[in-house]
Amino acid sequence: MKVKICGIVSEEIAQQAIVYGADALGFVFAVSKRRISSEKAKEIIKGLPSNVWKVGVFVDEPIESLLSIAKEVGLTHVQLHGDESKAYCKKIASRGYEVIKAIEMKSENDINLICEYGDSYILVDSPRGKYHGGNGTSFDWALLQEIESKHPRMILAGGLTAENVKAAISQCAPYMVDVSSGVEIDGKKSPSKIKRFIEAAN
Ligand SMILES: O=C(O)c1ccccc1NCC(=O)[C@H](O)[C@H](O)COP(=O)(O)O
Repeated sequence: MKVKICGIVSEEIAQQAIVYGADALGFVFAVSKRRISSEKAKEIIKGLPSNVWKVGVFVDEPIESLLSIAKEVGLTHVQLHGDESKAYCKKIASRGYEVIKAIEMKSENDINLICEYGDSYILVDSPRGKYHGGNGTSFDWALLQEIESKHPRMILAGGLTAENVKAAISQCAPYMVDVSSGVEIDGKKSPSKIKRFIEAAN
């Protein structure tokens, strides 16, 4: 199973996550307790292998500003957690970045939204809390049981941990799983939790 570790703010943790087998690392440029500066993200990203996804996380960022950050720091993927339209996503994709559109799973109706953003990767996440993501809360995975055939590029997020990720994967067969809070201790990424999470996902 592919794994994305989100909310990276240190080079040491980024490198450890890669050693443990992470396929994608997320850098939050939106309002967040995990927000990273462009300078720091650039420094971390330049030391990463080329096959690892370098994902920038944004919330309703003006397009030109997002493109400028993406180019400056060397992102490969752009994850959108606001109310970005399909036209917005298309514009980002036309500039050479893979788009990951986050969808808040509140009810079965949100499944239709997942189908609408057919060209992008879809990150299904819990409803917004204090922040637009990274709140450590899960949702009813049963809502996703319909989706696999409709959206093969679904990334599952929201309150995942080493303890629940196996059950989550078996319920909805995602393309990738994403975690942030579940691999932290006192708000800081924990190498041993990252290792356990990746082992459990696999
Ligand atoms: O992580 C944040 O602080 C954040 C803030 C604003 C928008 C998105 C954010 N994170 C996006 C992610 O990809 C998280 O990994 C995802 O929401 C799951 O988080 P968690 O439930 O803490 O595992």
